[in-house]
Amino acid sequence: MPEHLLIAPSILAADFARLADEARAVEGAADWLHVDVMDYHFVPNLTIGLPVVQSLRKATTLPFDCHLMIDEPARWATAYAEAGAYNVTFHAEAATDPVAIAKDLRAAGSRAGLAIDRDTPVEGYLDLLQHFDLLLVMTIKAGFGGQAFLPELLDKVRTARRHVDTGHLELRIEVDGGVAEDTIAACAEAGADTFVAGTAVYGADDPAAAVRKLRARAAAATR
Ligand SMILES: O=C(CO)[C@H](O)[C@H](O)COP(=O)(O)O
Ligand SMILES: [Fe+2]
Repeated sequence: MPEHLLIAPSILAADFARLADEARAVEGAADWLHVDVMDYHFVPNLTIGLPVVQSLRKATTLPFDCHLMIDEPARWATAYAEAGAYNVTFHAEAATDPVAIAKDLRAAGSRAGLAIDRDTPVEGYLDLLQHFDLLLVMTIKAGFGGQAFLPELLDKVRTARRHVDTGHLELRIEVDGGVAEDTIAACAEAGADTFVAGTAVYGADDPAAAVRKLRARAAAATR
């Protein structure tokens, strides 16, 4: 288990008219800024794309954790790396050759993440994880923020954690969807080390304080 637990607030729950301010509101408290890119095809929702990511990159010091919920990730993913994303995660369900995309992402200067949606078993992807820096396990159905956390999906985190630890892989295991003060401990106990939280951070009066509370809960659960 990596020693450092990372908290990545999702700007999906932020005020899109004030994205730069919303990003800066969690600087110093958060580790990464989670940027949800949705294309209205892979998921039935539409958010932001490359031009907004390029502009926002100049507005904050936080590393970007881009979560691409898009069709044809092979066509678009490296552009997010070139825009300065620290990590670019794409969905296994949308990719025909995930390992090739991971190699392209690393060559373009970012880390590579593989995401699996609610209905996708993890077992078929375990052997690919050696080519990735991060596995994102959705803890909801991808597409919308503010949904209820699905605890049964943590079995995938447990399976991935066993695989990572026995294989001594350097891979972060990230959970995304419904992560909040009352659910983050279960995620950490299951073996997640990286936590995306949208509503729990940007729905709070003080987003930075909310990040600190989440981190404390996750740390307490892994002690
Ligand atoms: O990828 C996502 C949705 O597909 C978001 O990152 C996720 O929904 C975070 O929002 P919340 O914490 O409100 O569930
Ligand atoms: Fe996300």
